Formats: sequence, structure tokens, C-alpha cells
Amino acid sequence: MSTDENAAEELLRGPEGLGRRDMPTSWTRRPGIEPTPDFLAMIDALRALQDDVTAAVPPPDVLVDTTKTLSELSERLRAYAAPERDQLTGRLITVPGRGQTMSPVLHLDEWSEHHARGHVTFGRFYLGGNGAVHGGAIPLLFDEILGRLANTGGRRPSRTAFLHVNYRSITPIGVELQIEGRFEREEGRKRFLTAELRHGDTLCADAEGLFVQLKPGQP
Ligand SMILES: CCCCC/C=C\C/C=C\C/C=C\C/C=C\CCCC(=O)SCCNC(=O)CCNC(=O)[C@H](O)C(C)(C)COP(=O)(O)OP(=O)(O)OC[C@H]1O[C@@H](n2cnc3c(N)ncnc32)[C@H](O)[C@@H]1OP(=O)(O)O
Repeated sequence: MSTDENAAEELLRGPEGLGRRDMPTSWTRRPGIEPTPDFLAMIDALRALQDDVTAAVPPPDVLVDTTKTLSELSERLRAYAAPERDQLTGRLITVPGRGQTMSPVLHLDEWSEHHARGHVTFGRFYLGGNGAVHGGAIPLLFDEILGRLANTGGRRPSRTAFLHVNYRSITPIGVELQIEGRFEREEGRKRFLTAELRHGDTLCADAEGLFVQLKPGQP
């Protein structure tokens, strides 16, 4: 089993795990709806498209053609729109990236209840300027790793209350970066976590997050 599958199993485990029946319905999926390799291939193609659109400066005829094709694709997929509960993107916790393209794909290499380590590459889509990742994309990644850690180990669901990010040096696009997160402590409903993002020996950014355990019925 891959580290991502282990992490997913951990998330869903036990009477207090995220598989509980009182989990908010928006985070659960109806049984029987599973991603197919074709669905995941579509998501990968969309990631590549995001990078290519970001970089491209096409001539007018290519632009017109591309826009027409994209509009046709949108219309085709819109016919298959499902309610949130049945949506696949973002819910595929056994798959690196969870089948969504909003944040870069987080690959988990090590996982425990209190610690996570992984790697990630920000594509051209996430460019802010001068080869550096956009400052808004970095918290997405921190929220992803800390959100998973905050809600693992049979802990009841929690939401991010704050996420403080320090940008220590630029975060380069197109290279593999290392990320590490830690569950620091718990005080009642409050869970404090920290994370660092590194390129080799260079600390790019670090973060502290507070996650607050949801009360029953809290959305
Ligand atoms: C729906 C559950 C989600 C769980 C999903 C988990 C796993 C799913 C599986 C896989 C997914 C994989 C990865 C997950 C990736 C990301 C998950 C990230 C989750 C999010 O990204 S989610 C979106 C952003 N998030 C929000 O949309 C929250 C909006 N907000 C609220 O929903 C409320 O605001 C809430 C609930 C946070 C608190 O509200 P509340 O009424 O329950 O509690 P209250 O205000 O009393 O605070 C209690 C104590 O926390 C202290 N406190 C509160 N806020 C503070 C702050 N900002 N600074 C300092 N202290 C703070 C108080 O001071 C008090 O402290 P004390 O007890 O010591 O006085």
C-alpha cells in the first residue's frame, strides 16, 4: 500500500475516524462512486493544460481555435455535473493531489499521526513572477498538509481557524521541493500545527496553523 493509501486509511479509520456517519455530508461520498484511471487521466491533462495556458502566447488563429475547443469541452462536461456529495475532485484522498487542480500535487513520503513529510513541484500555472511561486499558492499547500494532519489519527473533523505563513525566500517553480508538517499540541478543541517548505537546504516558507474541532452539526 502506498503512503497516500495508508494516510487515507488512517483518515477513514475507526469509530472516531472520518468515516463516521456524522461526518459532514459534503466530505463523504456515496459508496460505489470511485475514480477510474480515465477520470484521473482527465485531471492530469487539465493540470498540463493549466501550465500550458499560463505559458502560451499563441497567434490569433490558435487562440480562436483553442477558445472554441475549451468552450465545447465545458459544455460537454456541464451535462454531467453532479451534486457536491457525488463530486470526485478533491475527495479522492487515496490519490496524490486528491483529483483536484487548485493546488499542486502533494506526494506523501512519510506519514504518522503527528508528522508528515512529502514532496511537491509547482508548475508554471503557479507562477507569481521572476520564477517564484505566487504568494497565494503557498498557503494552499500548507493547508493541505496541515489539514490532513489535523484530521488524522481518529480525531474528529476540524477546520482551519488561522494559517500564518512566513515567506523566508522565494519558492521556485518547476523544481522538486520538500515539505514537512507536525502536529504540535492540542488544547481542548484547538489543534496547533506547524510546517516548513524547503528547496534543498533553503527554507522557502514556514507556517503555523490553528485548526478548531467542529461541534456536532457545525458545517
Ligand atoms: C468539514 C470538516 C473538514 C474536515 C476534513 C478533513 C479531512 C477530509 C479528508 C481529506 C481532505 C484532505 C485534506 C484536507 C485539506 C484541507 C482541510 C482544511 C480545512 C479547511 O481549510 S476549512 C476552510 C477554511 N476554514 C473555515 O472556513 C473556518 C471558518 N471558521 C469557522 O468555521 C469557525 O470560526 C471555527 C470552527 C474555526 C471556530 O468557531 P467556533 O464557534 O466553533 O469556535 P470559537 O470561535 O468559540 O473558537 C474556539 C476556540 O478557538 C479560538 N479561535 C478561533 N478562531 C481563532 C483564530 N482565528 N485565532 C485565534 N484563536 C481562534 C477561540 O478563541 C476559542 O479559543 P478558547 O476556547 O481558548 O477561547
